[in-house]
Amino acid sequence: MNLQTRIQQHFAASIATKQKTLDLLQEPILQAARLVFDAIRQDGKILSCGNGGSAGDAQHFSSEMLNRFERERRGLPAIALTTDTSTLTSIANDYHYERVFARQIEALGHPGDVLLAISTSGASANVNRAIETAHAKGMRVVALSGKSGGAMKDLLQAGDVELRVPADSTARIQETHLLLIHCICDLVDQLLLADTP
Ligand SMILES: O=C(CO)[C@@H](O)[C@H](O)[C@H](O)[C@H](O)COP(=O)(O)O
Ligand SMILES: [Zn+2]
Repeated sequence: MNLQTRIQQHFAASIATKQKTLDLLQEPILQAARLVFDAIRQDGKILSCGNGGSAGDAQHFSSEMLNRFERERRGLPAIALTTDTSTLTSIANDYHYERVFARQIEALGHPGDVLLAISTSGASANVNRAIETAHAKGMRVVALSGKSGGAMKDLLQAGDVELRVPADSTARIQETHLLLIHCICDLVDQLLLADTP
């Protein structure tokens, strides 16, 4: 096995996935950023969730909102629902793992807030329950997914934005999700700058 060839294949596949995603999703990426920006401008907040690598992405996003992305600005309201192990373990223990995000949204979500729901397969039940609960709370959803879109794609409603990466490899989808998140952060900063008197 030539390990150097494998490295080259990983890079080539990642670059190709990102190019395909750009070709397919430029307009929905802009819509997602506008949804996030509009929520913030109207004093809403962004809740984010996902499992495994996508939990890391949910936290990556919220930290860039709460602290900052690339330019100096005020901190923006965002909460990753993946970080409080006391809350996560008690909900999973007392109810079901499916409810770990949904129950937090029941408590924290308000109309006008946005849920950033991240799943490479669109099949994670706890993320999909979170989407249903967000809708019940009057929130809109930005869904980062991949593969076939899974059950997640059928839960989305008018006013939500689906960013489905056209790939089947979990790793390639995750790499592209991070790029999408950075695009959204940058566009939100640009929109905020343009909105500042
Ligand atoms: O990071 C990886 C694989 O690259 C894993 O931790 C992965 O995120 C986990 O298997 C997740 O449970 C997958 O969930 P999902 O993306 O299908 O919703
Ligand atoms: Zn991973």
